[in-house]
Amino acid sequence: MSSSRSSHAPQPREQLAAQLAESVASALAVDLTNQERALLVVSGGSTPVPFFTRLAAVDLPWERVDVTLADERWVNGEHPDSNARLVRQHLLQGLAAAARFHPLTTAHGTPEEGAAEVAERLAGLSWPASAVILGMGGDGHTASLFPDSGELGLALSTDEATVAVRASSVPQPRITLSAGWLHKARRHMLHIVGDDKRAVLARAMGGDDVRELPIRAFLSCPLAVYWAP
Ligand SMILES: O=C1O[C@H](COP(=O)(O)O)[C@@H](O)[C@H](O)[C@H]1O
Repeated sequence: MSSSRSSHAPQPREQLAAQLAESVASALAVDLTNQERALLVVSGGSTPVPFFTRLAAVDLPWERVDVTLADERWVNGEHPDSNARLVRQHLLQGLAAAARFHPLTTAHGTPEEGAAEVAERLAGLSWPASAVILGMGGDGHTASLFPDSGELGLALSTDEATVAVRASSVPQPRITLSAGWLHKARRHMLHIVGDDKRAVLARAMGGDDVRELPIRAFLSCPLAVYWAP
């Protein structure tokens, strides 16, 4: 009896995605009562897919919503590693297809060449964002603020919107929103799953060296943590 009940129970990661989608949708709805357009900044990687699917199904005035990314791999928009591709496939669907998406890449060959054009694009959006949804890697990186990147110090300190990033831990060059611009939001949420990431977050909360675990740059935003096993 109890086993058949549990087989119908929502999976924790699905439940988490639904709760995050509900919070983000309500943030957008509230902000859209006070302003013409609202901005949502999302992360890529594997974790956000169920969140995107849930959010895409919410009835909102999506035509007044701008969506951009916290970071991107410098690859074309059809590449399997493209965060823009992920957003197009899973978030900009159904009702949410009416949202306006602002990718972080250009036709330039490198992020160093394209970063200024992307920064100009971002400057035209409605900051502060309604919400910035961060992810986190097992090394404590968030967006593309990597502990092993030579550009980490710049990304943590610059007033510019974007920084071109290279890190030996990842295959492609990247572009990231700087920490300063990621801070320009009314709400910050961290979406992570699994015991490994819980342990990394616990370690981050126990110290203050941002260069060791860059997620520390956002721990006092305040940051709402959405975690499931
Ligand atoms: O490289 C990245 O990784 C993090 C986390 O990714 P996940 O696959 O473990 O969910 C992500 O937040 C970041 O945006 C992405 O570019």
